[in-house]
Amino acid sequence: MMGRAKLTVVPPGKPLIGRAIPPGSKSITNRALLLAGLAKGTSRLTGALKSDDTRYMADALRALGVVVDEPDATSFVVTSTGKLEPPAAPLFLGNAGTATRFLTAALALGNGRYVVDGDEHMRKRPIKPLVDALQSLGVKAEAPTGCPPVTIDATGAFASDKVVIDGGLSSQYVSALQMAAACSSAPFTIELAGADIGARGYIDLTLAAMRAFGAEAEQTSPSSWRIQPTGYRAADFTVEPDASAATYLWAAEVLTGGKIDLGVANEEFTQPDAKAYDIIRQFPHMPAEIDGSQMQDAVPTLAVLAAFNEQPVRFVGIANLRVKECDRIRALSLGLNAIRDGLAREEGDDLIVFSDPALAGQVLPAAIDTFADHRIAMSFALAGLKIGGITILDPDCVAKTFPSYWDVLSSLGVSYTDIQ
Ligand SMILES: O=C(O)C1=C[C@@H](OP(=O)(O)O)[C@@H](O)[C@H](O)C1
Ligand SMILES: C=C(OP(=O)(O)O)C(=O)O
Repeated sequence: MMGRAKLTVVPPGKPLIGRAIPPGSKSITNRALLLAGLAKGTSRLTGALKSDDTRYMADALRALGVVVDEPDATSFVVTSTGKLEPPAAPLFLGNAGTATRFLTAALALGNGRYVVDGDEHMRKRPIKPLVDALQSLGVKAEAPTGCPPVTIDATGAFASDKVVIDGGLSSQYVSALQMAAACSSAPFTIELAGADIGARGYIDLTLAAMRAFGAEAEQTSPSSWRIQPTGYRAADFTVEPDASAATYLWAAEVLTGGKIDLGVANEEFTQPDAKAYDIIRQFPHMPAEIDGSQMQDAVPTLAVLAAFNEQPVRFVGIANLRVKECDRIRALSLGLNAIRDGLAREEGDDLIVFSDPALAGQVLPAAIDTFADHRIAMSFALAGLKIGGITILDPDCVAKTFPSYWDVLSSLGVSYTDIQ
């Protein structure tokens, strides 16, 4: 889809009040879609996200011989033989990290040749640690640049019942191997190579989804898991709302002094980004240092909010934001400094936001380069709730995970000008 080139947010000048339910979780939808595709029979997913990332996953499953029906705007009905057949053409997964990483591991237990590819952004996002791990399992997998495309010549089995994986750059490599492991032929052990992975909460999300589709998985030490070779059972599965999407609404609420009913309480979320709620509620007294490692996708929201905080905030533990949809540390610092020079600084892989509550109410025309990154677009829209002249470039990149974002804000009373 050709998106709009830009839009300028008009500060509403009043509290945002109303009901706005975030769409289904991207992370959970793409796990459930894959697991349903690996299960024999028909699975029904409700409350699911329909967005670019889940469309790429659903279309990939279709290309792999799985029937994926969409009876309504939030459901998928998935019917599979449990096998993912080699597709006629390379799988194109856009910039969907979950779809790309999760399928790469699952297809390693397929039969035949599979090529996993993405757009120009995905082709810069590392996948080497996962490919190395698959090679150590005897799988013929190649990613010459260390990023997609990945070519896999699969023979339906792993040559070993244990893998060591470095999840330092992305926890998705670990989740991907965990989901694939239930389809191997013997109890399988996954061990972390490095001291730790980023957001552990995504691993819990993976294990919960696997169990919902009949898998038996247990954590055997702080850095290892054992997965039984059960395969997956078709299931009916409800996807919870997206916690990362919720962060924009929570932030819009505190920034405008409003009241937004999300239809779900913060403590009901099982996703890691729900941890951001406690910090957002402290606004304008957010802490001087925030460790973003366990809520990485909420960092753009928190960083823009921090610009209006009463004291500067240093974000630590965010190094792997440099290998997300774009280099988010750079994009945040560029965007904040476009609003006012000196508002943010990168220090190594930390980001310091020099807060100034007096920004609110000013007109500071700034064109925010989103680098095609949905979270940069959505988080800088928050600045536009308080500052006049904030123009978001390529605003329709929000389609990656929250296609209705601009409409949702508008339903709460936000308007836009200069839409082109
Ligand atoms: O497992 C998941 O669903 C995700 C894990 C995180 O990525 P990394 O593991 O690459 O940090 C997160 O940023 C991404 O949006 C979703
Ligand atoms: C990092 C993200 O996505 P992914 O890795 O799934 O592409 C995100 O949604 O912020």
